[in-house]
Amino acid sequence: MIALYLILKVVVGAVASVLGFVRKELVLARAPMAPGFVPFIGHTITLFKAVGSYPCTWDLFAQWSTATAPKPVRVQIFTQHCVVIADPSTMKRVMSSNLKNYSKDLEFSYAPFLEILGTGLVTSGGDTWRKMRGHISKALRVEILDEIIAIATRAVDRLCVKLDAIKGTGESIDMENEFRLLTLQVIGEAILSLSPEESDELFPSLYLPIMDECNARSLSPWRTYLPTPEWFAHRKRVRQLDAAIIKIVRDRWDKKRSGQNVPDDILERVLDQELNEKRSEVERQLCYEIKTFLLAGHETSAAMLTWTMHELSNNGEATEKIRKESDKVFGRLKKDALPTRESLDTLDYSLAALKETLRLYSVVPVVNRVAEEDDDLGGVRIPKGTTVIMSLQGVHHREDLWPDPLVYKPERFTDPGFNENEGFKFLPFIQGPRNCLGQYLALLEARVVLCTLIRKYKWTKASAENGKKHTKAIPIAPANGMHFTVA
Ligand code: HEM
Repeated sequence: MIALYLILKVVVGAVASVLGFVRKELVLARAPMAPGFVPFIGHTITLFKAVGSYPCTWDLFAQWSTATAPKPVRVQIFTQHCVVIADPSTMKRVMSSNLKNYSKDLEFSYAPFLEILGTGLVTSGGDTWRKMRGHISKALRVEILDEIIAIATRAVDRLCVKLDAIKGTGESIDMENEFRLLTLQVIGEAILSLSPEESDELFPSLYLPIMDECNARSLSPWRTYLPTPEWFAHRKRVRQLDAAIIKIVRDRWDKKRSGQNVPDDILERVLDQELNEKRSEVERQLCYEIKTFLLAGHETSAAMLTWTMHELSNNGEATEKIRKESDKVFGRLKKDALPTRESLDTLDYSLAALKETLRLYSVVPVVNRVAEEDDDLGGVRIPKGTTVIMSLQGVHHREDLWPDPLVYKPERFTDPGFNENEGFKFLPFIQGPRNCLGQYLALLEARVVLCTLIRKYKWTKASAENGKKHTKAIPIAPANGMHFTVA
């Protein structure tokens, strides 16, 4: 009886899949098709070839979707129907005006990261997301941003000790790696009050290899199932990291409950709102949230800083403007005093330089969603179940929205007539209710770091490979590091 039930279930499931496939084919028939389509397997080969070459996958998505905008362009990966969009009007519909119709793409783009991110903010939906978004937004209110200035200053001062040691010697340093460590230390201290030594002990040995394996699994999904030595090592690291994070949350919970003094950090502010709930559930959820913050908050910020340093090393005029502007803020500080948030807000050109990096490099080049019901995007009917790939890079590189789109021009953002929040054309943090919760933190931290480094040192690129982009992972980082000498 059970066997019959199971067979029926498989047959019904298979028929439903075939009918769903045929329906998507029929509904999407009017959407323009991207080049390189092969019957049955769609664009799989074209996209597979693009991994590891130029133009890479994200470049193809940007080119294809810009060519058909405002209409979406149709792409098929194996049997998965996708459309790629690069138009502000369709972006607005997916990110904001019809947000409820678009859920996170957990089975495709986020799948290799789900064991780490679980029901954390980036990958959750519904009530869990609403509740935690409320709690975490509260925890990130302005006072914690003031703390970020102190935390980022300490982190960049430690980096300056390393730079002082090589200053004028001709020895080079890989700033991509340094920025990754720095942003991890900042986020580790901001969330959990970890010391730099604790961060360096926990993250480079556990967290970074875990993320490397997750990224490798996105391109080689079989790695998830094959019980290789790497598979066992990965599983062990995940367990160790979870245990370390849960211990931190548990200790903090116990201290708060027993009225002991606790540090004022993001964990503390979130826990304050959760103390009446069941401890085991809070521990589990916060473990996901902390790993989500580490992932969302460090590599993206590090990539932004890395590419900004690269562009500035080719642009003496922009570097000089940043130096002059930061002298006005940092040069007037008394010994050991910190800049205020208000004074950092006067660093318009430095902020523009960072934003222009986010536009030009689109460190998160695509963000995916799944249509829950049929919808119209740019005049094309999109059947439910379609993956909608939002090409942020496509929008950021559109000639009609950004003249000379491939030229680095921070001045775009300082033009008095320009409003980046208008018209869904500047989307590094996306827009709408699911926008990036850490954007102010990231830009504040980056201004402290960038201005300090530009004021203190003269940077010379030490490798012709500095500008070469990685084609395999998000966020977009250099392929072979970012090497400089300092004087
Ligand atoms: C330059 C730096 C950053 C960039 C470019 C960036 C970009 C993004 C993007 C594109 C998303 C949307 C992802 C999606 O919907 O699938 C996002 C979401 C998010 N980011 Fe960031 N991010 C940055 C820094 C940070 C930092 C520093 C933090 C934490 C301190 C952070 C925390 C988050 C969180 C929690 C979400 C999920 C929001 C939600 O779904 O409600 N990000 N970010």
